[in-house]
Amino acid sequence: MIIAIDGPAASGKGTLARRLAAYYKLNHLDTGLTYRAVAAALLAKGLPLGDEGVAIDVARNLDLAKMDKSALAAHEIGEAASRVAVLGGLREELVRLQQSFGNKAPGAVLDGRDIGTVVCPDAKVKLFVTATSEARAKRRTNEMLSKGQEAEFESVLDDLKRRDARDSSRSVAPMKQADDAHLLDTTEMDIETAFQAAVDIIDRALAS
Ligand SMILES: Nc1ncnc2c1ncn2[C@@H]1O[C@H](COP(=O)(O)OP(=O)(O)OP(=O)(O)O)[C@@H](O)[C@H]1O
Ligand SMILES: Nc1ccn([C@@H]2O[C@H](COP(=O)(O)O)[C@@H](O)[C@H]2O)c(=O)n1
Repeated sequence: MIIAIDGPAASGKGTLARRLAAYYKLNHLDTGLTYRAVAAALLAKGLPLGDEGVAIDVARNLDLAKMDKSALAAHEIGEAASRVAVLGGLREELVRLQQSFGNKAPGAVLDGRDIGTVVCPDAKVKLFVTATSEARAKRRTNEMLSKGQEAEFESVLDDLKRRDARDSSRSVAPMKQADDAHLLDTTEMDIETAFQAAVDIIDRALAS
């Protein structure tokens, strides 16, 4: 079984995907990490983010099991990831990798921007998780402050808006809600309430 979760930056889709994977005993892949890993490699080599040849090379050698979430978590890497994510050839490589992860038993929860539309269009259940830009910026600011990083609400808000605009307007696989995805707006929900709402949606879909 595949559960597809998409949504804008800091909407809580990763938190939800991890918990749902544990609850339904499925594998989990945060596909954003694959774009972050490619961006981080380009930055480390001092290469332009538009260098598709090198980006594809990095993608071909990417070991999903070795992606280090905490090393890739930096705000700047998220921004760089969104800039490499416009490269069509790179996306083809990463989508292949993500699909083969999803095809392994017992199935998986994948979260990203194009899971329901491109990576797993036949997923059993699709969720599009969102929240207002302000709620998301507040969550991300608090997250950064709690890790001892500097964060200023207005600047985090501007960054999220810019990244969402780039992700939803690119010509290849733009972020969007799949026609058959369930919308889950978590603006007024805490993590536990959002998880219970997601389980309700999924259980109803599995029973139908
Ligand atoms: N419903 C919620 N209420 C309050 N805080 C939340 C909620 N869901 C997630 N969070 C917190 O918001 C922050 C962002 O969540 P998370 O990393 O899951 O988002 P994301 O959509 O995966 O982000 P990204 O696209 O940047 O990977 C985390 O600190 C998380 O603990
Ligand atoms: N399926 C996906 C996942 C991610 N991206 C791009 O990567 C950036 C970073 O993603 P995070 O989820 O870790 O924040 C994101 O802004 C997208 O540009 C993607 O295109 N498709």
